Amino acid sequence: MTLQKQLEDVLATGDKAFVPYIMAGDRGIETLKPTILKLQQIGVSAVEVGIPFTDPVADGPTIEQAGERALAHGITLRKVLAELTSFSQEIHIPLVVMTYLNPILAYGIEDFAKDAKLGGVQGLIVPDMPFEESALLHTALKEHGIALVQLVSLTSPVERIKKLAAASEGFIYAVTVNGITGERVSFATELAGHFANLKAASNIPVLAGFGISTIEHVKSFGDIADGVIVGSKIVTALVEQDWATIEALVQATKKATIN
Ligand SMILES: O=P(O)(O)OC[C@@H](O)[C@@H](O)c1c[nH]c2ccccc12
Repeated sequence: MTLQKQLEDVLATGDKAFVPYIMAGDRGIETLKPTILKLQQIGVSAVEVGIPFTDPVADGPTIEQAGERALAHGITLRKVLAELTSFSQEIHIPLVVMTYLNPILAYGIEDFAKDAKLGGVQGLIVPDMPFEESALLHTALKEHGIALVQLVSLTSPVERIKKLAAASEGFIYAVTVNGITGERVSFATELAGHFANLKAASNIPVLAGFGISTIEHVKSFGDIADGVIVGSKIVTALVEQDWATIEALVQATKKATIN
């Protein structure tokens, strides 16, 4: 089943989607399997699996430091895909890999797409790949049924928003702030109109991400989006093994208002 369809099935139950971001191999590659299995068990809709990178330009300190820890554990894209493949039979939720472009190019686009598929990967986010260049990856991804998710920023002009929304696969990643990843206290007040434009420009799910870190945040984005992506807050909670915080966010998101 495709990433889009699996998310739509979640939404069809009346729940909103909750997608945690994890840094693969933060605390070692052997923690990847138990982490994903436990997230699946507590009812997340998909998992965004981050690959550590030496120059993570879109990331704030929490994810940057998680990446440094993972790199110190020797984590590479190849190791992550091999590890995912070893337990892919046990995973029933979609996995979306988030990596910068360079590790994919070093791996080889064809080989990457093939191995990602073997690992159960259904979607890909590449924040430093210009939209105009996405054809570079698209052919190989398409062949292996992997959706290429587009990020839409708040500052994109309307015409560009329309173009990105129409081209995005799986879901639209609606970035909620200007700047880098990391927990925020509050958001701009005029976001509802932006999300309404995105919904109008496409018929795939629209997920909000960047800065989302509290119960109040997930509830308010549940009002205007199809779900949320939570990174930095989850990365910190996983380091502390604070599963209560993660479960509370998942539950609050699911119950968020349906438009
Ligand atoms: O950490 P935050 O603010 O909750 O944001 C989500 C985010 O971490 C995750 O989706 C992500 C991590 N690194 C990225 C780089 C670009 C886009 C998205 C990401």
